[in-house]
Amino acid sequence: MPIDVNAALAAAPTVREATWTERDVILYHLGLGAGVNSLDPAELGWVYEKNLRVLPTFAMVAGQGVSAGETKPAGMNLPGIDIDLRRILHGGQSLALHAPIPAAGTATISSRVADVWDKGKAAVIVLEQSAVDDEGNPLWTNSMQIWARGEGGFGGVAGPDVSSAVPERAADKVLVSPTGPQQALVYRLSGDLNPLHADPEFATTAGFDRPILHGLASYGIVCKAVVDGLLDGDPDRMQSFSVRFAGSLYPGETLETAVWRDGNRLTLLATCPERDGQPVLTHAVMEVR
Ligand SMILES: CCCCCCC[C@@H](O)CC(=O)SCCNC(=O)CCNC(=O)[C@H](O)C(C)(C)COP(=O)(O)OP(=O)(O)OC[C@H]1O[C@@H](n2cnc3c(N)ncnc32)[C@H](O)[C@@H]1OP(=O)(O)O
Repeated sequence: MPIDVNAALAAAPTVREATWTERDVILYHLGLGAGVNSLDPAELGWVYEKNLRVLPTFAMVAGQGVSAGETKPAGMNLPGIDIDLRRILHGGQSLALHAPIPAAGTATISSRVADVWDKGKAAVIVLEQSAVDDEGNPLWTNSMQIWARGEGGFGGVAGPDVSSAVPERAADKVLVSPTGPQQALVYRLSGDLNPLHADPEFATTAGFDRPILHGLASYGIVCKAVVDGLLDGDPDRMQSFSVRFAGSLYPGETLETAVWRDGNRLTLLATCPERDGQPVLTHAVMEVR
């Protein structure tokens, strides 16, 4: 059986040591499209060692980049889980920051399957991770929701019913983030070498017209747009960010993010204007300070 729910839930956490340098951070930001306006000093702060800032969403790739030695696609190598990469999509993501991420550093990251939801036509595997620094101080915690097509129907719970509602009033701000046709090819060097994002033949067999952008690239692009556009360029003002990946984005398309502000809570909706405003990120909430 591709998912043995009991084995997945009973397994001990897997632990890995993550090390990253300023180059990993810069490459990650370039993969999100940073630096296009390289004469703008604020933009340079994402892509140049001097006064380098670190987007909090870097947490999702810390220690995984090609410079860390990754040469093969990350598979679903989780205890009790054996699924072909063609059947999985990134379904949702949340991240909470407990301390600023340094431009170079190390962390110990523990991962475990916290839940498996049964959506009938699919299973959603909930993978929780937590990172601590060398003194054991918490750095971040995150939860990935992995959509596994054809793996549902095992009689499990459906998971929480989460509202995707956005306020009825007009958005307080709309942020526009164009992507380039090469975007996924750069982003993948930060560690997710899934061929779905590079190989046209693989993408076709997975049911897409062509390679799609990584969900975590859209996640980082929207995070950067909010930090640049609403948080004075200060990444440490983001406390948490959760989204559902509701639709795929093709490299070269635009992310248009509507933002509603309610105190320190931002509600976001990212859509693709080239495809009649089709949703890309829904259920999106960012807590800021
Ligand atoms: C360890 C390493 C792991 C690495 C993993 C990641 C590797 C990456 O390289 C992969 C990627 O980056 S893929 C790119 C990003 N993701 C995507 O493009 C997916 C976009 N989303 C979709 O296509 C659909 O929403 C889709 C297909 C997800 C769902 O659409 P539908 O089939 O139409 O389902 P729908 O009718 O909308 O919903 C059915 C029930 O499921 C619930 N649901 C939907 N999305 C969910 C999600 N993300 N999380 C939890 N629940 C979700 C719905 O609420 C509904 O539930 P219920 O029946 O209980 O009401």
